[in-house]
Amino acid sequence: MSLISIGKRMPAQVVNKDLQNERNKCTFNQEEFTLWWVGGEEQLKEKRSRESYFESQPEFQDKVPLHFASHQELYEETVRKATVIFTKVKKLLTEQGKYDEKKYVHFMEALLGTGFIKEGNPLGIHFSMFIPAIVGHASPEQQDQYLKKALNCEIIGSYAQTELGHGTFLRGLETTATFDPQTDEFVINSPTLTSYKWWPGALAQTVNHCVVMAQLYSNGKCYGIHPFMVQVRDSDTHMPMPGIDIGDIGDKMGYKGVNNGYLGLKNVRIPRTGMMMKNAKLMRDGTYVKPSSSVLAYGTMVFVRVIIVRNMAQSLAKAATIAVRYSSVRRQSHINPELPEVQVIDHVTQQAKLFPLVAKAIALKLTSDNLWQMYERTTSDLNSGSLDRLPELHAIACCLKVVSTSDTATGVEVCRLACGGHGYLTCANFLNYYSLASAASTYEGENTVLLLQTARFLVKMWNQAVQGKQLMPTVGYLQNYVGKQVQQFPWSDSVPVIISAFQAVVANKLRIACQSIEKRKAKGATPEEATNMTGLELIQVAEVHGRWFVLQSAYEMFEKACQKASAPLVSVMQNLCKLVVYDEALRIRGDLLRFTTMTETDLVKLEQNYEACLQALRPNAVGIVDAFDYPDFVLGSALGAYDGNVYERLFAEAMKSPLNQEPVNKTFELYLKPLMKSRL
Ligand SMILES: CCCCCCCCCCCCCCCCCCCCCC(=O)SCCNC(=O)CCNC(=O)[C@H](O)C(C)(C)COP(=O)(O)OP(=O)(O)OC[C@H]1O[C@@H](n2cnc3c(N)ncnc32)[C@H](O)[C@@H]1OP(=O)(O)O
Ligand SMILES: Cc1cc2nc3c(=O)[nH]c(=O)nc-3n(C[C@H](O)[C@H](O)[C@H](O)COP(=O)(O)OP(=O)(O)OC[C@H]3O[C@@H](n4cnc5c(N)ncnc54)[C@H](O)[C@@H]3O)c2cc1C
Repeated sequence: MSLISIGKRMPAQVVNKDLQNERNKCTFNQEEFTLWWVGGEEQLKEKRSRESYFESQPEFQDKVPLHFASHQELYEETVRKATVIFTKVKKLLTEQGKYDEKKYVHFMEALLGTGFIKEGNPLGIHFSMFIPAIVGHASPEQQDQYLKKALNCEIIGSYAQTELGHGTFLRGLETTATFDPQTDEFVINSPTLTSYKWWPGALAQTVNHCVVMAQLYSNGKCYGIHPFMVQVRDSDTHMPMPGIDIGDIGDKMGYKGVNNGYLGLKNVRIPRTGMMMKNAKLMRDGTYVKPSSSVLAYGTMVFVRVIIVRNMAQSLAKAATIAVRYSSVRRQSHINPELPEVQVIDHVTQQAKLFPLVAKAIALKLTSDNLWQMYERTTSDLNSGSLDRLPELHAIACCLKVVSTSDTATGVEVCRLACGGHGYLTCANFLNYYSLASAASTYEGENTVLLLQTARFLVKMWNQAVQGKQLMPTVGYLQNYVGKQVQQFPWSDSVPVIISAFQAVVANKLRIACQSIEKRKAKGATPEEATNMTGLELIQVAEVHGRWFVLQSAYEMFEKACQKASAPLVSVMQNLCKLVVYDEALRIRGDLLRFTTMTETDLVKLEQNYEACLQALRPNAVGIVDAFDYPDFVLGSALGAYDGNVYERLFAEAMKSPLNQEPVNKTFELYLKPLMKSRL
């Protein structure tokens, strides 16, 4: 099959000349790149036909952009669109007969990850947390009861964990579920204002069910937080159920379609079997049966942290696509005064803003593939009763969630800045990408808190290494650094050596952090106090460990891809890999000077190599972002459209402003005229 034939969309309008020139310069076969990026011919065909379908649906066309809508109108419109999407696909999900995680995740990526609803999908939480919570926490009988109904949206749910008073410290949650042996029921209560659930997505007006995390009490004893299935609204009328106080928490910086809500429960009774009993159980007489590990109650969060990494890679790739295309169309200033003004992408500083982000987006996507494989292996182990790899998965998922969300949030902002003033317009669509990434830096575990979780694991692993114990694969490298003194790692500018230098930085900083903890304990601090005082060192260690994992994953995956790719594509891939590695290395240059034999001369060489990568990528920049294959309606940006007709599109967007629909606004008569006519 000819590569170009897989349902590729062609632009309807004339393409901007500069953008067309960029495409003519591209040295590699874009379709070959796209096939690699999306995972194969079948995936590409399916993706393009799905996108064409949704693009052609009149139900998806906004007459007036939603950013002009009120809070309520926006919610109502996003619910309408979400139901269009899921009515189309719910048959697919239930047809499988049984839940198949691979297919399910693929479906999620296709329909939630793509961002068909730019402002956030009010049914997103149902698919990304409620259903995974059923899979992770419900017994087989409970899965029979809820899973199929949830998959085909007969019931719609949220995941209600965070409260007004506590989001991070889960042991501090106050909602109670007290077992009543007389009636074989749990009585669920929000005893204080701070115990009100606050934030759960879609909770406000969208869902009728909820997995509620609450402190389990039986026979007067508290057993910690557990998940309970609670019906919050009537299935026919959607009125709140008795004892349920529920509503919207108000407008937010972004995710405006997601309908985040509050929930108070007053003596709400659910059957004992409403407790999700795959892991812990409560018997008829109130006896509590412990799970094999108490952290299994946190399982849904691990799953979501894993998929966030993929979601961030896609968001960054979209933002970079917009900024790279715009930078090729925008002309500003002369480099040679004799020649016309240059495309802004020819300013090296502009290349340094954008090209590393293109490479980073790809590296994050490759990392998410790797992480997903780890997740699958660990869940399969868990299903056969082994918890051995769970701490490792938890630790790596935490720091990767942090690196991916923080780099995407800052990366999108860099893309906005790279588009000058026009980048600040809502129709450029950076606001949506930024607010999604910024929200993800907080939700599913606040980023600093998650780095401390990774650090906790690393400290534990360091101590095990010191004792000569075997370490888990992602931290196996620590074993090479056990010893009393800081070790200078032998620097060279080859990519694999630089990646290993990251290990040296982690190991040496970890050694110093562990020593700091010990010194503080020796001075009388408790272990918790000493750890808190060492917090700054610990979060740095955890972040570099995450960055090492990204580089290692990207390197291995690029190497693998290069074995099959054509020569021109191999050259592009090698350059992208080098760029992301050099960029990350320059970011931690201080640590490299401290913990490796890198000299001033080596550093200058590294900077030169980095600049050479920018130069090498220049002719292919547009080719690469085109090959990400995001259709215009998915990018949703006047600056990033395939045809590059930026100025026409900006004008057309401005014409949609409600303020431009009448020649004179009423404020003239009401306020301006009186001001102008008033005499002192
Ligand atoms: C190829 C395909 C690839 C895939 C592609 C797929 C693409 C699909 C794309 C689709 C697009 C959709 C995008 C997504 C949209 C999502 C929307 C979501 C919206 C947001 C939802 C939310 O926002 S929902 C609430 C989340 N709220 C938190 O996130 C609370 C944080 N707070 C804690 O998580 C705990 O509170 C905290 C701090 C740990 C302390 O907990 P604590 O005090 O109990 O624990 P300690 O620190 O004492 O730790 C005690 C021991 O537990 C260990 N441990 C702790 N956690 C563990 C765990 N999870 N697993 C294992 N082990 C764990 C630890 O490592 C210790 O182990 P050890 O003792 O051995 O050292
Ligand atoms: C858009 C969005 C959607 C959400 N959706 C959901 C949902 O569907 N379901 C749900 O249950 N929740 C949801 N949440 C809530 C979210 O999970 C929490 O807000 C998040 O876990 C952070 O907790 P917090 O708000 O308590 O922050 P806090 O813990 O109060 O954080 C405040 C500051 O304190 C610091 N801090 C706190 N503890 C420590 C510590 N131990 N060590 C060092 N520093 C610390 C943090 O680093 C941060 O700087 C959502 C939040 C957002 C923004």
